[in-house]
Amino acid sequence: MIIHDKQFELFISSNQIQSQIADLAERISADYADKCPLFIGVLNGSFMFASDLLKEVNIPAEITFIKVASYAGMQSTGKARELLGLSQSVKDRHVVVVEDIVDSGITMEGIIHQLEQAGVASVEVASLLLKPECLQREVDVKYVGFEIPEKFVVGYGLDYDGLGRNLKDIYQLRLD
Ligand SMILES: O=P(O)(O)OC[C@H]1O[C@H](OP(=O)(O)OP(=O)(O)O)[C@H](O)[C@@H]1O
Ligand code: HPA
Repeated sequence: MIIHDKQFELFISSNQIQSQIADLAERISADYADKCPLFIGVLNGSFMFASDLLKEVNIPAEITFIKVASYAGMQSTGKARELLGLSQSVKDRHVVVVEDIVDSGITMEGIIHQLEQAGVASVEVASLLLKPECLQREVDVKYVGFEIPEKFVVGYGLDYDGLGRNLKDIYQLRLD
């Protein structure tokens, strides 16, 4: 499949994604059974994962979304980014940050730092994808769907310059 100028190939199917999400939701539901967690999805990329994950979470829970400034093309800008749109209080809440991908970890480090400053009772991360080889920050991702290699991916919320978010499978950049 071609997106903009690049060739991508199927990497993780929709069925694999949904099965992994069911497992994550079961673990999270058990861990937070008596905590009424606040899930915070990070827009735009997490919209599909947050939606499918929360449908499988079977305990009382709240969901809200935040945005951080954007990441153009295929490279991280390397700067910690501002957290926008957190309208409700997170003080004393058990928060689960929901992300499509933790790559360098710079975005997540910034988000966790700002939530801790705001007085959360606890914060953990649920990320569908994690690129362990790319981590430049010490970020503990408790709930990981798939650990993947360094290659750029699109689909299921993830974009390449704005395109590909609506794909229900995940595709990997073809290097040839
Ligand atoms: O670990 P990092 O290297 O910081 O990269 C991860 C971040 O990059 C992507 O977001 P992006 O800024 O592209 O915005 P988007 O969610 O709107 O696509 C992704 O959704 C994460 O938020
Ligand atoms: N694909 C899309 N967006 C991203 C990626 C990726 O591999 N890493 C960080 N943001």
